[in-house]
Amino acid sequence: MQQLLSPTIPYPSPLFRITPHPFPSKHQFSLGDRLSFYTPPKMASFSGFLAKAQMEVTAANGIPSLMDYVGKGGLDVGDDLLVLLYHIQFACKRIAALVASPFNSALGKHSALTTAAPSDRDKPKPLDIVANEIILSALRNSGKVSVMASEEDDAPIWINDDGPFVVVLDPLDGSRNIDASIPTGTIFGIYNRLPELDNQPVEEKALLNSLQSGTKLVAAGYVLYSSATILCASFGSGTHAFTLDHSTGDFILTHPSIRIPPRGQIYSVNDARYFDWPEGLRQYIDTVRQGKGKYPKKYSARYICSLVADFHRTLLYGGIAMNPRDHLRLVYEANPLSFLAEQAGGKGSNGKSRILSIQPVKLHQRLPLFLGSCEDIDELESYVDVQQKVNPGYEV
Ligand SMILES: O=P(O)(O)OC[C@H]1O[C@](O)(COP(=O)(O)O)[C@@H](O)[C@@H]1O
Repeated sequence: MQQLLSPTIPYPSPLFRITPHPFPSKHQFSLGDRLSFYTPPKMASFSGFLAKAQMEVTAANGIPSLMDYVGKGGLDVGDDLLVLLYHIQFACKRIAALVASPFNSALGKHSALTTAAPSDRDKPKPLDIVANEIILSALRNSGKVSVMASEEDDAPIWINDDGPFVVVLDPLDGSRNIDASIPTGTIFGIYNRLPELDNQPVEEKALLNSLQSGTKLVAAGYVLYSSATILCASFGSGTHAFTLDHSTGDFILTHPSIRIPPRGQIYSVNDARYFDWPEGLRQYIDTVRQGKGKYPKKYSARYICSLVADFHRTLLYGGIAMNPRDHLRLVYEANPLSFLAEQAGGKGSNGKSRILSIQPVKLHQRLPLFLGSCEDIDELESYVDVQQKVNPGYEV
């Protein structure tokens, strides 16, 4: 038992699997369905099976699951995107289990069961690296992805010439919070592969496909790993959130067609940076916290320092989630979250203009980010000088 629980067990080990079976391959999925993919039923067509499965699930509990909601009879995002989404949500369930596991790298380190120092070879990998590997494996298995660009990798990874989609992602944002079990999240954006680049060298087409403007996003989403695991996504027709039901393993529709309140009463920022802020931003925050802004109520501050969690709260309650310095990444964070904000009736801004209209020029490009309620973002932008230029590289 002692040996079984030792953190020297390499990642990912059988102990860390949340499912008793290996990751489903694209072949399994094309025959089966999320309801019973471990023992795939023999069905003539994917669509036929899915339609039948949808009827069963919906009749069983009256609440659609993620796959019901986006499949035929629902948003009908198309079979290719449906298969890709299936694999992404499966990967995120594995990440959710890892983040919550007593055997993850952070908690294991402090465990009383740590008797011997693990050798370098056996040392558990940081969870953001493990999360990256889990998602890469899921995207490969989907058969639907040509290139993956991840915040964790220096360059995009070319996966499959025929994959219709390009996926950009931050596999585990807020990972600095993990040691304290504070919420973290996965962020992803999905573009169509650009066929006009097909004959370019691999490195070039991988990069240019990944540098598409946010206006070209086909879908985007995040998964919040918190007291509940929530997958929130948009396919260009509203923003919808699904909560993981641990009893069935399904993401269940809990927040259809989210609308960000046009005005909130919460600002979310690391205000220890106050003295590095430009005058406009200081004035804005001073004004709203005193209740002297256009909305005559005193604002409250909430800052988790975990982008997905801060954004999720803003999506539901309104207000602004911001990071005014060049820190968050346009491709992996700002674009997908701005897409979700806009689809929910809110805004994503760099303090001067719309995020989605910025053409990325570098894969890891950073920028100031302001997300939230339309009226709050408009008011903030009216202070003009809100982008923090002083960026000394903070230690904490
Ligand atoms: O240090 P700051 O400026 O408060 O930044 C915090 C932000 O950085 C993040 O931790 C992301 O940083 P990384 O991309 O370096 O992981 C966000 O989750 C969080 O919102």
